[in-house]
Amino acid sequence: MDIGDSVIEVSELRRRYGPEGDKGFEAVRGVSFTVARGELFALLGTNGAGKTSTVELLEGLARPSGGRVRVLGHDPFEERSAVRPRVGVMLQEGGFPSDLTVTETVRMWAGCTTGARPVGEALGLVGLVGRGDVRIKQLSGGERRRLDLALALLGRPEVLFLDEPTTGLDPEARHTTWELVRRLREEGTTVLLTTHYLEEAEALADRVAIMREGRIVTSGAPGEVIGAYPARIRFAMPVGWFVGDLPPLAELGVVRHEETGGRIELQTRELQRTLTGLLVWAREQGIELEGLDARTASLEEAFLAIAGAGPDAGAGMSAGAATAAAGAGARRGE
Ligand SMILES: Nc1ncnc2c1ncn2[C@@H]1O[C@H](COP(=O)(O)OP(=O)(O)OP(=O)(O)O)[C@@H](O)[C@H]1O
Repeated sequence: MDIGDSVIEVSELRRRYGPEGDKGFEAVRGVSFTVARGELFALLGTNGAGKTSTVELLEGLARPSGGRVRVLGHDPFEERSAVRPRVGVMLQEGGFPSDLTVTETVRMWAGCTTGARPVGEALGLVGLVGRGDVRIKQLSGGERRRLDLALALLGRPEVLFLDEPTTGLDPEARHTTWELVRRLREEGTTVLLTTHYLEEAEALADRVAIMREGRIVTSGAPGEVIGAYPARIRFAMPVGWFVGDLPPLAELGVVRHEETGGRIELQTRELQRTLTGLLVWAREQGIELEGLDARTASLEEAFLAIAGAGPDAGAGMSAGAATAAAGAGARRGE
């Protein structure tokens, strides 16, 4: 695998719906990125940020209104026949005839796919063995999603586009899908993923790009994106002790602190130094810091900060909370 070999190249990409001017809407506003062979690249963003509009251009489903896209060296819209057989696509909404069974659907799809996997193998990949005789209309939402994925994998694609592949899956099915995506990536498949589950991007992606209002506002390895945001230490002081009793916070490397309902939160870019200083001080004083909890920022916190809200606004979840938070400006420019 030559990691320098770009499989997807996107440069100054634009997509406008409708006419120029106020009557139209530009959903993608000059997006650029590359994805190397064997890499897993995740496109993140709030609802309406332009992820699907971008991915559809990469899939060759529409012609860009500006900029350039290359997939496997070809223009996916103009040279569809060169690109399509080498690419697997899982759209947000798969549309199947609802009276067909699962096996009939896979067979029908296989008939249009060169070098298709056997039906049993495709169903085995996504855990649908034993559901072959079930009609599409009787499948659960999660099972349909898994069937979508099986169809995207049918032709053993070199490049896989996964648009929100685990939406509607229960936690177990989501983790099984992650394992499958990891395995495909290890086998050399290049994957472009959009997701609202930030832990999914953190678990799977080599690189992420966060979109907002049609632009990429931050990109990099998850660790790089997260690294731009401070770690946090939380604890409560014992009765009779106050935040003012702590050693000078700046000397501990604390960049921000808050006290809410007796719980103290320190933010730091040097977690080890701050934590060591704090613990040494507590031992010297002979006190215990109650409920002590120290951790680095998560991709979710970085995402929420980029979307314009405080990290706490999204504690526990990504998509819905992040959407609600997406009012103010991004902190980091492209
Ligand atoms: N066919 C269309 N005509 C006009 N506007 C559209 C059309 N399709 C999408 N849009 C608008 O383009 C913007 C980007 O939509 P897009 O579906 O690409 O966002 P997204 O990031 O994929 O969102 P989500 O996370 O909700 O799927 C939205 O404001 C949407 O309303």
